[in-house]
Amino acid sequence: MPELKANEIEHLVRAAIEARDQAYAPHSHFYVGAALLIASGEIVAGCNVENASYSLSLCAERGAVVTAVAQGHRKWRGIAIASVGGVSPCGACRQFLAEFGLDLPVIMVDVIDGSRRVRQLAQLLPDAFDGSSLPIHD
Ligand SMILES: O=c1ccn([C@H]2C[C@H](O)[C@@H](CO)O2)c(=O)[nH]1
Ligand SMILES: [Zn+2]
Repeated sequence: MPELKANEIEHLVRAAIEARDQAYAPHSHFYVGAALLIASGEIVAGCNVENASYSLSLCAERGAVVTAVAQGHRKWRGIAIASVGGVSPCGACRQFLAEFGLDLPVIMVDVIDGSRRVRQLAQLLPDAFDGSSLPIHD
């Protein structure tokens, strides 16, 4: 797994916890923040944004990825996800993240006690579909 320094992890975890403060989750009341450590050292964050039409709700992880890409970033070295319980990313977010590389440290943070679990994205999404079988791909 690509190494993250202890201070980079702390920075990323703090950013995910802060991003969670912006979560818009009036339907589930489950608030999530996510933060990406961009290769350049910048941090780009996102939060979940729910909708009355429930299935349109967007997870924090995909929000962070969309924001990063819109800002011109396609390479990041880690993601932290902050929630009560330190939940794992959903399947849709695992696939969405996989588009940009499976060798990604995923840090799951429980905002209640500050505990963390770290997994590589490849562990969370074994045997991933990566688009290389598509007839036309980059
Ligand atoms: O890793 C996760 C898990 C859930 N959610 C959001 C989606 C929905 O708004 C709420 C409840 O599932 O939490 C995330 O943003 N990230
Ligand atoms: Zn998700």
